Amino acid sequence: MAASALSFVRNLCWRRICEIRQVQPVCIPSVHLHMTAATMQVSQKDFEKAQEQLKLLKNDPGNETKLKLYALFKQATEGPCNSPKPGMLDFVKKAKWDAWNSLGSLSQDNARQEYTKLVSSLISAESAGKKKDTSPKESSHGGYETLIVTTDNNITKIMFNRPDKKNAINHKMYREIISALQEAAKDDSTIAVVTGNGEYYTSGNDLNNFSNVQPSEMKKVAKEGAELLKEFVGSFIDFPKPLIAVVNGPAIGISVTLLGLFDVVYASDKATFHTPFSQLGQSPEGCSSYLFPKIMGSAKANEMLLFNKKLTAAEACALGLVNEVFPDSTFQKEVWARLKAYASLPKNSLAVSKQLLRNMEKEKLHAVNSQECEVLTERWLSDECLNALVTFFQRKSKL
Ligand SMILES: CCC/C=C/C(=O)SCCNC(=O)CCNC(=O)[C@H](O)C(C)(C)COP(=O)([O-])OP(=O)([O-])OC[C@H]1O[C@@H](n2cnc3c(N)ncnc32)[C@H](O)[C@@H]1OP(=O)([O-])[O-]
Repeated sequence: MAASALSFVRNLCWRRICEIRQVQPVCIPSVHLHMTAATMQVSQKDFEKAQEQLKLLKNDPGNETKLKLYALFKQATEGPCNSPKPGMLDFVKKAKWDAWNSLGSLSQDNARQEYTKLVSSLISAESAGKKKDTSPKESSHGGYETLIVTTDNNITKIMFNRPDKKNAINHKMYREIISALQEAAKDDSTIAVVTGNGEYYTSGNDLNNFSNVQPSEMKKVAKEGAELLKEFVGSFIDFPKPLIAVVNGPAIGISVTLLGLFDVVYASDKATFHTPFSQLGQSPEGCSSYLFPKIMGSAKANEMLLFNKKLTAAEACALGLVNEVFPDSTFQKEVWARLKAYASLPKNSLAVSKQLLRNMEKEKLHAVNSQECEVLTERWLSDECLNALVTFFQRKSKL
């Protein structure tokens, strides 16, 4: 009941509380009851000054502190609580009454002293906080070569950062994305966002991942590549918080197929969505062989995954792969304002809801991922795939 009373109190307006000078809490420890005369030097003037200072506080000190202030104020001005106990369902009044009553026989002098001390500590904490605010709010996660990872406003942003290579995903980036997701799963953020630095979201798998491999090594490299891919896609399947893609530009290959594993996808109108698997002698991954037909229906999924159809952002949105498309000129501003609002929602509620939605399909998704990786291992050893790669490197062919 105390907890629910406090949650009702949470809705009390802080200004109003200040106006009526309702203040403070609960356990004034016994030390206050044994104050010496020397410590009881708070004059009526100091007490009144504290009341004025309290009105200048900018930040809401929280319900517990407000109840403490309320109780001490009442004790200081009226003495011990003698009013009748409010009914159980009058949560706000009852929480205030409980706080005041908990002060027992604390003297009015001591209550004034405690009230003044508490206000002074709140003022000091606020001005210390203001000084701290001058340092950058955004915290940057070091140690990444191919990503920029930051946390700000309860959002962990994972940004592909190889703009001169159109953010192509090399082996290092695959591993770093896995680590960044693991870190984001455990950090204080409420949501995680994946986006690209520069003009591209990402051009997908770095085709150099397959170059410079001796023929005798091909099998081993294909097997290791598939293991890495399986772990990579698995980390998206298992990610426990809401995961949002902010598709700032063209997206190719695996960066498109993975979108089915995001909770929300926002795109600039400059974004395109291209999965040129058959052109590359390869096959779909990222659970797209299962999720794309579910998202957009088989006919449309077939055009994309079999016949390399490139979608505009508007087309991807109409098919349900993208939630919303924004004009490129306002994309960042609009999307980040929205994400900031999402990230202020209750963190645990979002996480359990996300997990509830994902858990229905998790086993199936891992099975699909395994199967797709198995097929790809074979594809990477095929002549069709090798010829496509040779063509890319010979003429730096463009899609
Ligand atoms: C593992 C699971 C299976 C995954 C499947 C997939 O993702 S399938 C999808 C696989 N993805 C593809 O098939 C896409 C292949 N890439 C392309 O078709 C084109 O590069 C483009 C259309 C992305 C951009 O054309 P543009 O004329 O605007 O720019 P530009 O070409 O001058 O590029 C600038 C530099 O970036 C380089 N680079 C870019 N992307 C890649 C890459 N993926 N790889 C390697 N390098 C890449 C490019 O070589 C160049 O390097 P340079 O010469 O400066 O040393």
